[in-house]
Amino acid sequence: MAGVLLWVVCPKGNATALLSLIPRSGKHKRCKVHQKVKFSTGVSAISSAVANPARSSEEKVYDVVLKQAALVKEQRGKKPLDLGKRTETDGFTDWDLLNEAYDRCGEVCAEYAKTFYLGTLLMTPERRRAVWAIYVWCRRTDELVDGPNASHITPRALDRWEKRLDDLFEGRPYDMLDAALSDTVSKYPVDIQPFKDMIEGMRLDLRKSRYMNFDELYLYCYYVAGTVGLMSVPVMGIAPESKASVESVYNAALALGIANQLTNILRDVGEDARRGRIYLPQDELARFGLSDDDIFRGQVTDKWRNFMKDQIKRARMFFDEAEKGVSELNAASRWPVWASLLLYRQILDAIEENDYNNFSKRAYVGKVKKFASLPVAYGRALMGTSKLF
Ligand SMILES: CC(C)=CCC/C(C)=C/CC/C(C)=C/CC/C(C)=C/[C@@H]1[C@@H](COP(=O)(O)OP(=O)(O)O)[C@]1(C)CC/C=C(\C)CC/C=C(\C)CCC=C(C)C
Ligand SMILES: [Mn+2]
Repeated sequence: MAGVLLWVVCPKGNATALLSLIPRSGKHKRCKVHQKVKFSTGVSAISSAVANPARSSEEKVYDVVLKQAALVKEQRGKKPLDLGKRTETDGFTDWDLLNEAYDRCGEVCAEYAKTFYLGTLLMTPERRRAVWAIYVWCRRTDELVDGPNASHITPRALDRWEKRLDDLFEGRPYDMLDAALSDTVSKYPVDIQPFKDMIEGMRLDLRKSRYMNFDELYLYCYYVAGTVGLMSVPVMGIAPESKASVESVYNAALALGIANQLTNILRDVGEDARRGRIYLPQDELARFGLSDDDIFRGQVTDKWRNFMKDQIKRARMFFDEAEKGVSELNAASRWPVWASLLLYRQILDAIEENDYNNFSKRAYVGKVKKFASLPVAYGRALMGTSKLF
């Protein structure tokens, strides 16, 4: 696949950097359905994880959900957001550059995620470009450990990327694409924690290639994909007529990220194994009489089929959990979410159709099925908010 090469110009014009965004050739993988545990604290998952390592990953992650939900509720009490209107004090050039920065984000998004990009076109222009800005930051973060320069990426480089993140949240973007996100986070109630946690997921990928149990894998999936759900909902918005609690919507968003990542992991078992990586719970493999060697050998046996059936069932439970939340989103934001949910979930069907050979056969959703899902997604998006959940 052709790569995208972008000149990234610093908004102040004093720095240029060449950003190479090349479609990932190798993959790195990034997650028991939320037990709907409710906790009273709103402290950061990370600090509490260190303070109390005995807590489960789901408990730690739920703290981040509560924190993000609290931020959204706080925002609801304020006057409506001024979404992207030009103010008297804006300099013309800055305004133009910002529009250009968002347009670039749209181009990157169109290049990397066509279906998703088309879906965003149904959103309001302000929300659309904000989702693009988030998408681009996630893509760039992923590229650090999954892209062409991945072998040069060190924990220090990730620390520098995190410093850039802090700066852009404080209104000091480093380049044009950062400037778009900086503008987005100044307008929507987006918390920095999920962004920092995604970087933490990339750190994990540098030092860890085995997951002892599902609790460890869940945390990884949260870091690299659940975070995306938490970042996106403040921008996509919850329907004003929704009766669901903000926390339940964020929980569903988190579930979709986890479901997507689990699916991604199950699709790419062989590819990951060739890179020495096994993103599967070691204790569950052992329970099915399997070991790392079986993965490296890549033989589809009955043991493997049974193991896979169990993993697929769990991923589907996360998709089911996510479904409950989609109808609670703003009407214009539902379609791309339904589309991505339906398309990604079909990868699980494709693994079954391949008789669980995910060692040497890539499960993919064919064009016909893909296009058939789009009107289905649209139909679901038209349905109103569901009952309370
Ligand atoms: C509408 C919609 C889907 C919005 C999300 C837009 C967005 C900001 C996407 C960023 C995705 C991204 C680049 C993440 C970086 C890490 C990564 C690559 C994760 C994997 C995605 C799949 O990508 P791919 O197949 O290309 O993977 P490889 O790089 O090839 O390995 C992930 C599997 C996770 C992506 C996670 C989501 C899209 C979460 C979606 C959840 C929501 C949008 C919340 C919806 C709300 C409710 C209430 C359900
Ligand atoms: Mn990747």
